Amino acid sequence: MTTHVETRHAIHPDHAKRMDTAELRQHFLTEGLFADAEIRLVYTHYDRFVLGGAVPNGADITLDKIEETKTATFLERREMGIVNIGDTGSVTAAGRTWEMKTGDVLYLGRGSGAVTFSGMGRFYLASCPAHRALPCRLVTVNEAKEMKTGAVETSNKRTIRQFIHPLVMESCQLVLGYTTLEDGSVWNTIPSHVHDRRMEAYLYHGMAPEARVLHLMGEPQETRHIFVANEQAVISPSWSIHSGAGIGGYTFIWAMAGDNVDYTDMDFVQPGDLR
Ligand SMILES: O=C[C@H](O)[C@@H](O)CC(=O)C(=O)O
Ligand SMILES: [Zn+2]
Repeated sequence: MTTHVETRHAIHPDHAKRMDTAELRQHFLTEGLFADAEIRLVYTHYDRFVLGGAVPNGADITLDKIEETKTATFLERREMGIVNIGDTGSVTAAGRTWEMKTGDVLYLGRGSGAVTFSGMGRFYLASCPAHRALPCRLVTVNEAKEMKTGAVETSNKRTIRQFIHPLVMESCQLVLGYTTLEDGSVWNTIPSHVHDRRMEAYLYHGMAPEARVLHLMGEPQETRHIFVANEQAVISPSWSIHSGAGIGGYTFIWAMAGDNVDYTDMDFVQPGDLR
């Protein structure tokens, strides 16, 4: 097995607005996170949030130590959320093994040690620094807090499922869940918002191979777009909106780290104020 880590530096909004398409993709889009028998991570300098993919493909693969953190184990001073977007698999850490079905989310607290991924799971990883050790917990789809929002008339009817969220369980910085669009609805996160206190990342999945999401980013009065394919993620700095419209159905995993874990801490931007 191999572990691959790529570093992404933090970008100032004045720099971002001068970028061309290739530069925007290079800094804010992550492609190829999921590869058989590999762990691929993107270490960002946005709140030191790390996102990645682990695909055991029937074997065992382990995330233990990476050079970037210069700690004895990756989770020595971090917490992590794991979402299984594949078939049933399992995760072993801190002397326990959790079976994870499609859509289940596992929270690993600080100091959980090496993490081994097994079975046919396709695991999306989101990790950030943690100031204390909190208990590990598997949150199944049924245990998540479900929120219906949007409307058919505005083409944004969707279900938001909150997993690592104060209403469900305690974490240090990490807030994570996923949102699924209803058939015929295309828009996520409309009205758009920013939250200067937190960064965010979106992993789009459940898409047809030829489908794309037109992801909108940038400061509200200086928007840009990125065409995103299945299982690609977009990193959203705190100054950026994060909304999108899909050609076909999709789900996206949202994960955030920063100064608070208040999901409702959003500064909304109405469509009429976007440029
Ligand atoms: O800060 C919160 C995040 O951007 C997402 O949870 C928004 C979202 O899933 C949606 O509106 O569809
Ligand atoms: Zn947000």
